[in-house]
Amino acid sequence: MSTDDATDGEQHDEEAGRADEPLLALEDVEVHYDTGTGIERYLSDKRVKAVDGVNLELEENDIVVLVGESGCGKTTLGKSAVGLERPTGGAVKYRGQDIWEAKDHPRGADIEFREIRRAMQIIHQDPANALNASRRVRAILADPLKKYRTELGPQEREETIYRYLEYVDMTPAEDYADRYPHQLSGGEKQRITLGRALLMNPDVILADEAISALDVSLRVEMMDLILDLQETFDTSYVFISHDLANARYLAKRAGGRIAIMYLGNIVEIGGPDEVIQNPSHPYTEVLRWSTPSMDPDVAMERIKEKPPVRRIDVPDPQDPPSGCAFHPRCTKAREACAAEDPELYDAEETEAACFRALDNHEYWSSQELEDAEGSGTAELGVGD
Ligand SMILES: Nc1ncnc2c1ncn2[C@@H]1O[C@H](COP(=O)(O)OP(=O)(O)OP(=O)(O)O)[C@@H](O)[C@H]1O
Repeated sequence: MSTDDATDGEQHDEEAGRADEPLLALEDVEVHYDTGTGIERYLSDKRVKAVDGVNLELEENDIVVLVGESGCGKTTLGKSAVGLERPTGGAVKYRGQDIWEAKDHPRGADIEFREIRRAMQIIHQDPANALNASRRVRAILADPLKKYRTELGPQEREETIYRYLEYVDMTPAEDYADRYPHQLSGGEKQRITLGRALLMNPDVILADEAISALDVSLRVEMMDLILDLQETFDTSYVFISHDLANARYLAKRAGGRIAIMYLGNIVEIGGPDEVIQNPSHPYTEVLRWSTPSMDPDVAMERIKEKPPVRRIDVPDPQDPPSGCAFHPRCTKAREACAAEDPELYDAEETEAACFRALDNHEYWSSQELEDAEGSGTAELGVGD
């Protein structure tokens, strides 16, 4: 990081104050969507519980990778975490400041909403949609500087743009600055969106499937670039990935955590080796089982095996099961699982929302659930 860029970071941290508070805290966050239209909304209490009571903290220079099947609420949770989606319940706090309180009651806020917006950025899956096709890279990158770095004159702005293009390995920077998005490859476009996010000197970046659209051969390169720059800029990341192998790579290199989501909740969280090698939640085992193996012998064995689920189908998010939402699919479910919703408990090496993590729980004395029909080869929607 250049001295200028480093100084900016320090200034923002000082402005934000509150050293004793976590950088980001999600407290019992819920995002429930009303479904139906018109009068139906009032007559029906059906709602999609996209996120349903999530607690999560993010420290400075931290990484959490959210993993789970399609529709489990990863994007909704990620957007809530960076202030792009207003929760219908609970709170999201940036350095102790409730984000939505700062928006609704600016006078009482310790940190302005505008400052919070700057501090939280997003990189989308599809960089082509995120970049204005009719503007050159130079103009695209000048926008955030004009908005948030008003002290910079045209010359300094140009130098800053070149410097950030170099950070994201786009050299010669002058050449790339003159291009339009259609003159860039997919990987180059994603580098521009990363550079643009970093220009805001953010504390947190939400990277929503930011590498999924890239060629497999470019994914590791992009992950490495993001992780190198994470060290340079001390940025925290919430990554969203449907791919457990990528999640492991990201979390392991950065010393971060993997959070496994299922139907609106985090069901297991911990270090990458712990979550993947010694999971305590039966759903994490399912994800691990469904991740394709590079080892042909393991792959052949998997084909012969039955998936470790009792049912293949994911329940309707408008009508989630009682108790533990995973219990109808869980091979270890007992009656206690249908009656009560587990919290995250300290498990062997992770935190897991499963009664089996507790030595003294009525789970152990309750009846096993009868086997459900429908076991077979599951299409679980994770992995490539
Ligand atoms: N604006 C909305 N209105 C109603 N339902 C929504 C809305 N946005 C998301 N949902 C629903 O909320 C649930 C969670 O969606 P979300 O996009 O967060 O999941 P996801 O895990 O990111 O999925 P994917 O991996 O497919 O992107 C899904 O059932 C989805 O259909």
